[in-house]
Amino acid sequence: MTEFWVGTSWKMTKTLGPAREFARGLRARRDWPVRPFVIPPATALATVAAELGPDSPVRLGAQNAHWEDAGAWTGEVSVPQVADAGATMLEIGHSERREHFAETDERVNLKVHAALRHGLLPLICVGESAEVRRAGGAAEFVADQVRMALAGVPDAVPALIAYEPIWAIGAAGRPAQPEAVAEIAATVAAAAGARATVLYGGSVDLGNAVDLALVPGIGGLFVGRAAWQVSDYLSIVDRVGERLG
Ligand SMILES: O=C(CO)COP(=O)(O)O
Repeated sequence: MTEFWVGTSWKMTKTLGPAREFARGLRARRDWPVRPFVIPPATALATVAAELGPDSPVRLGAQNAHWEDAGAWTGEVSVPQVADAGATMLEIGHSERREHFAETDERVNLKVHAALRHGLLPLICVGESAEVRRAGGAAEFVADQVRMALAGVPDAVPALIAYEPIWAIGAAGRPAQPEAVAEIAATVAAAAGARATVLYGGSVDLGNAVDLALVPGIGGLFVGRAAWQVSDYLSIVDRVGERLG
């Protein structure tokens, strides 16, 4: 297995039946040429964990958790709760959450600390809007997001940083060019130091995965729509694994 990460977030898709089916497809897989991870909705975490079994090489993540451990926060889930359901990593600060759910840089930082308090690996999402990129401020914007997310976190603590430019995400998005990704990967490394592994996300698919995986400074791919079928996810894993292995 290379150290290269390839994972998918299901966002708000899949009820338990399809979640179980996806997890069975993962469990059936014996050899992994990359480090796999899957990030189901909170409702499916325990089911996917049970299907994967206790020693699965597939790392399980939660899409979100509150920064407090417990309390009167109706509708929220805590880090201890998602950890109890089987998550060992926590996605924080996805642009959809920043845009729609008031996930500010301050809250991202609180959630990073909450994840680390409970031994979960933070997967911190950063990325600029189209306006910021057009104005020439992408690198500086992302560096600021990274610095704010990691404020107060000791240098030696590992973290994954997913660079997901907002304009690249989703059905209306277009994948970033490798040169732009390389520039930001270097920027993130400078802002976060050696503890950070930089992933790229935003319209990754089978056709562009290898080009994006080969970008200098990129240590993983974070895939949405193109990996929501387990066979498609495994095709991306294989194609990237063949080229990196
Ligand atoms: O947001 C993403 C992963 O978190 C990327 O989504 P898409 O691959 O569907 O553009």
